[in-house]
Amino acid sequence: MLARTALRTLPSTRLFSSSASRLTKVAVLGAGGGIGQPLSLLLKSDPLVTSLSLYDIRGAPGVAADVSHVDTGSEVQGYAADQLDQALEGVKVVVIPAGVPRKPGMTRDDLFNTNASIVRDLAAAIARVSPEAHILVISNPVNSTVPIVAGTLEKAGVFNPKRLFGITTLDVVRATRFLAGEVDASPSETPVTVIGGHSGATIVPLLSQSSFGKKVTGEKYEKIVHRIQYGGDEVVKAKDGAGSATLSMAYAGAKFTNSLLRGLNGEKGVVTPTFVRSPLYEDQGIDFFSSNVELGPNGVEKIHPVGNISAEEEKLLEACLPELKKNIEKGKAFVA
Ligand SMILES: NC(=O)C1=CN([C@@H]2O[C@H](COP(=O)(O)OP(=O)(O)OC[C@H]3O[C@@H](n4cnc5c(N)ncnc54)[C@H](O)[C@@H]3O)[C@@H](O)[C@H]2O)C=CC1
Ligand SMILES: O=C([O-])CC(=O)C(=O)O
Repeated sequence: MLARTALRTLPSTRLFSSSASRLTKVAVLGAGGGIGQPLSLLLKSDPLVTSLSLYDIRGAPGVAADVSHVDTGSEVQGYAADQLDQALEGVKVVVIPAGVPRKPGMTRDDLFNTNASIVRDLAAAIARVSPEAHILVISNPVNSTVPIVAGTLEKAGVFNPKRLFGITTLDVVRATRFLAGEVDASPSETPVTVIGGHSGATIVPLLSQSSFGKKVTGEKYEKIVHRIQYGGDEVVKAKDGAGSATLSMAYAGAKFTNSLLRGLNGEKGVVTPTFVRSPLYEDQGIDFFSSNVELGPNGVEKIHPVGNISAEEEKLLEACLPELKKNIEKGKAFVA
């Protein structure tokens, strides 16, 4: 009881919050990978996850055996390459970090040729076995893989835009952390809304909407925006050929999953940016966009407008939209 009360009163940058409980089975597809392993561990620690289903084309049973010894309430089952359908049975939420990561010198779009078909095939299996599941896409390029999942579900006649999410939480986590460092405050005081998509110029941080962020101007502003947009490159470079962000991504993925589960459980006011089917720029032919989204019992409850933004942010958005449109169209063309 004490632990529960304590959990509720932690500041908003904490990883987990638990306000209600319901039976929730979560699957991780790509659970043997750099993101999949720590993500599985973090989900095992989330009190809102009651059952974990771990799938990969290699290594998931081993990860499951390991993680299953952690002394939290959830059950864990691992599935081998030929057991995808079993892994998806009865799942409420599917998180997808399957696919190849970048090496130095590559863009996220360079991953398209490999990851597009991986994501399409996993989406086809979800459509067949667990069509009601909420799908959280981590695999890059997110700006294209989310439309691929949507198109695949649409073809199968089971697409529900309220249940498909591109995970842009790492951009929010980075923006929040970098701003806290810049203004010497606690990250709990410096949450930043990040809109657009998830790659370079399509990542648009709205620092003007933060009381701390709007004080950052001039060269410092240019630098922090660049660091938020290209934070992924910083990690790719430092890992020097060994991949891209895995630990911070696992944290971000677990954080978003917990937000979704809280919304599904009926908690009110759970709002976070995520890349969803969105009406905000539909008139410009851009039908997927990340902005603040309220999560609720059906998944997407309400898509918030972008709100007031500065002249600099208007410019960032102008640079974002055409590139985002191209990325979305590339994903759609792949499944057409
Ligand atoms: N959305 C975001 O903010 C971020 C996305 N990413 C992306 O996440 C993806 C995974 O990254 P890492 O975990 O570092 O890569 P990794 O190579 O360490 O792991 C990927 C895993 O996917 C598995 N896999 C491949 N094909 C599969 C299939 N058909 N079904 C199930 N599993 C399959 C592999 O066996 C491997 O275990 C990459 O595309 C990366 O770019 C990475 C960081 C942040
Ligand atoms: O940079 C990458 O390729 C991985 C990623 O999406 C990120 O770290 O934001």
